[in-house]
Amino acid sequence: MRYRCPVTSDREEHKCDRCDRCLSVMDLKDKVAVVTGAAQGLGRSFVEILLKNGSKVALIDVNKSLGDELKSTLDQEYGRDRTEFFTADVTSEEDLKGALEKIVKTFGRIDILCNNAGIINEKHWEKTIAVNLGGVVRGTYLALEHMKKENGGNGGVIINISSMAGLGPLPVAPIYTATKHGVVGFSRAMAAVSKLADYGVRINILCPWFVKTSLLSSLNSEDYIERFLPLKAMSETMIQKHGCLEADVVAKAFLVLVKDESKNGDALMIDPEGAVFISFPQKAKDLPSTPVNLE
Ligand SMILES: NC(=O)C1=CN([C@@H]2O[C@H](COP(=O)(O)OP(=O)(O)OC[C@H]3O[C@@H](n4cnc5c(N)ncnc54)[C@H](O)[C@@H]3O)[C@@H](O)[C@H]2O)C=CC1
Ligand SMILES: CC/C=C\CC(=O)/C=C/C=C\C=C\C=C\[C@@H](O)[C@@H](O)C/C=C\CCC(=O)O
Repeated sequence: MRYRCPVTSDREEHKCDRCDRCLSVMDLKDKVAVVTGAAQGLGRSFVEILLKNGSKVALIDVNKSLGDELKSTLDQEYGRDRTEFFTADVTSEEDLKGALEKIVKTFGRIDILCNNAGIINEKHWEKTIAVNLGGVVRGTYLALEHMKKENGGNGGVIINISSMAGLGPLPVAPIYTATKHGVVGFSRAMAAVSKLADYGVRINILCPWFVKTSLLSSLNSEDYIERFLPLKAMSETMIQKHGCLEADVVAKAFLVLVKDESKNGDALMIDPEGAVFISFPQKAKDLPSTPVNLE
């Protein structure tokens, strides 16, 4: 049954600020958000939906020219004071620490972080681990120092971008799959830490199906997929069969994870059929299982 507000009888999202739903929705107006890998693709869509909802957004990307170009486009639409672009590589502690410090100096605080930067490179697999998993760990640890209540921060929310390949294997990219499973495990554990230590920061995970961005072109190149290139037809069949998401649709799912204050340690999966929260059992022992006789 669809939700109906007991105060206003509204069926859609609204702002009575009196019903349970409004009281547990984060108001994004004047919040300060940080997005990594923000210059294009999904990162850009996350930046735009945050701006449309009233936040100020700090864009981080290793690609300076694309970042500068996006910053001037956004200046025209939203005004110069709503965004700032910082060049940084998420694999560099010095870069990312420096960028976050500059962001706090510029905007005064951090309320929202989206660890989005990611690559596919099965040939240089150490780099894939460093960006996709190392970058998420680094971003989370560094941002928590500014966000957690015990350090004088205001709390907030961190969204780590995984993939449906973080929930089940994508054979064309085993290392990519491993990093995305790592993002899910790390984020769930850190969400539990945050709750136990009362950081005031929610940590959630977004797991999209294939999305139309430049990342997808890596699938066609031996430079990136290397020994798994013969398996690329499998991914192409998956895309032909189910379709490919648009980035702005994924951004709507991202927004749910940002705003819903009841979500912490939750993973939202989105594919062409829609978005669903994944149910993980509380304990590993509650996973579906088959007994094995060791005698
Ligand atoms: N496109 C897809 O089908 C899906 C993508 N994802 C994930 O979404 C995230 C974004 O991917 P897309 O937008 O598709 O990719 P994209 O290639 O369009 O954009 C990625 C951005 O990240 C930046 N970046 C890469 N390495 C970086 C680094 N070391 N430091 C800072 N910035 C860096 C790039 O310069 C680029 O601007 C990734 O984590 C990806 O794994 C998840 C599921 C599906
Ligand atoms: C190489 C990566 C390209 C793009 C980035 C990305 O993260 C894309 C992920 C897209 C989908 C991943 C789906 C993974 C699903 C697993 O659960 C598989 O085990 C499912 C297996 C077969 C599905 C066959 C079908 O549905 O047709």
